[in-house]
Amino acid sequence: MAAAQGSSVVPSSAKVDFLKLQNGSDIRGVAVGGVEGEPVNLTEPVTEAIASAFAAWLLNKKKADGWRLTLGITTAGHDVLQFGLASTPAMFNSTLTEDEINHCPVDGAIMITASHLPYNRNGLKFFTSAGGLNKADIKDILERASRIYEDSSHGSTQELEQASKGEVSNVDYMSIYASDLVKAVRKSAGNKEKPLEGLHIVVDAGNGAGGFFVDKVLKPLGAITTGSQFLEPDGMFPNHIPNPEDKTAMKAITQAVADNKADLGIIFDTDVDRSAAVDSSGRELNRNRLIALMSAIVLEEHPGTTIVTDSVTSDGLTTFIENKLGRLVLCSICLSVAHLFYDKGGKHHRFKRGYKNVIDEAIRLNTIGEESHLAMETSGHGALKENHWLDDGAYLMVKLLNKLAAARILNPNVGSKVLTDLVEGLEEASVTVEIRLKIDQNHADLKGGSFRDYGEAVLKHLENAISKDEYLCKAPKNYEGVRVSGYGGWFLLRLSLHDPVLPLNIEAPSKDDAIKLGLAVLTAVSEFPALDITALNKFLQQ
Ligand SMILES: O=P(O)(O)OC[C@H]1O[C@H](O)[C@H](O)[C@@H](O)[C@@H]1O
Repeated sequence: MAAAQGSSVVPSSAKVDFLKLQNGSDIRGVAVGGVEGEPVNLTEPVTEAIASAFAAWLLNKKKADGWRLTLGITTAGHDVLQFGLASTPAMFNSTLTEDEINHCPVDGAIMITASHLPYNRNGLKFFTSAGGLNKADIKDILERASRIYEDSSHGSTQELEQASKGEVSNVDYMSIYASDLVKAVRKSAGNKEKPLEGLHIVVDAGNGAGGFFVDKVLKPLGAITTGSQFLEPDGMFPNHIPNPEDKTAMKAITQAVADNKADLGIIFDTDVDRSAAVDSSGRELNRNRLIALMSAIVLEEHPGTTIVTDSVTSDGLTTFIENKLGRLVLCSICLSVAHLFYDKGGKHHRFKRGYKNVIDEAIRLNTIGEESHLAMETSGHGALKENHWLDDGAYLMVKLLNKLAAARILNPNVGSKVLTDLVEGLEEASVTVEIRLKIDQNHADLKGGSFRDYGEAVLKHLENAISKDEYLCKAPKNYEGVRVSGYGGWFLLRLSLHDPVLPLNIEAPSKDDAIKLGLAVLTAVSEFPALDITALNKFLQQ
């Protein structure tokens, strides 16, 4: 959230390697100095060049809060709507919203955010009505930005303001976006104005952009929100990292629910594309549990649909989706109540890590005739077909509020138990760990090759070792890394999406079983000296 401001540590004439700023399908860089070994590379002129490049890229496609970012676009001759503080999903939404008075839909949206990354880091995300950009688009924009940067005189803000050809208007887009969320909940409750009246919901925005949910969504729906915390944006994240996967963050919202005797807690990540909840008894509804809950809701609406998830989801989740979410139906031949039976639930398609991978896979399945309505990662990114496949943490929470609002029509005293009951029967492992094994890119054992090749070699070796182990069994269907079942649990070793790291996930019914799984990995990978196995050894010795 720290804006790329006052950060021209790199002289504007210096050569900038723009392609190094690419982080998959968005841009990440260092915007604030002061951290050892992390020189600023996302300066104001660099940001401005990227913004101009995005405008040029958009124009090329032509279907068509940083001030320097805006100038980058207006000097390229485009009009700019400044939304001020906004969430990532709202930015995408503005490319779809029909609102002539507020000049929407916009042709493209660009925002400054690096989600929950440390304060000195910042980034840029881009949207068109087709969704987030892909890797090739980002590369294209960065190459254009590099050329624009080299040709530009890097004028002062004042000079740029004078040269600017486009118009700038301020629009309170978050109010427009939030009013749609409010309408959705009211609709679920038979158009009742205040369907959450009397329900106490606390929000933890972690000093990110999610504070709007209190005043613009929950209060208009009648909810009591006292005890909500960390609603003021602060990129230094003074309270906790806004990340629903983070233990400290979940502890903070759980504590807030307990302290306020609230019915429900809601937590967002910094830019609100991820979320999680806590029920009134303090039970966390995040990771596999949140996917199970969303699957239960989506399968009620779309029986039999395919749920696409990332690769680190549990075996218990598969059983839950496929076997426990079936409906009680009549026999289609005799139509007799004497022949009631449960039909099969949904289909769990465990794909790769990475929210974009998961969403793109669900979209692909639909194009080849396999119906899918939910794509969700354990990180809390979740996207629904009905919401343009946008991963929107606020919309996920609205789906939970819809459920509560509908249940309260029948029983006005109903609380979050309605939600907890939906995940009843989800089997959960007692031990769940993620251990990240670093690859030393400068180690001689890489023999000048890439860390990816090295990681692949480790995985190949592990796969061979497993095939000789009678207690272990390779997952029949797997889309990344090596996933193995054994000792009542499973593990997955895979390459990180971005870093020179092999993350190892283990789930097991007991610590002993988890250790047996961990040892199987250790035995195979210790032949690779460039792989730092300290974290794994530490876990095994605990
Ligand atoms: O592969 P890893 O290093 O575990 O990172 C995986 C994560 O990368 C990014 O942060 C993506 O936005 C997430 O969707 C993904 O889960």
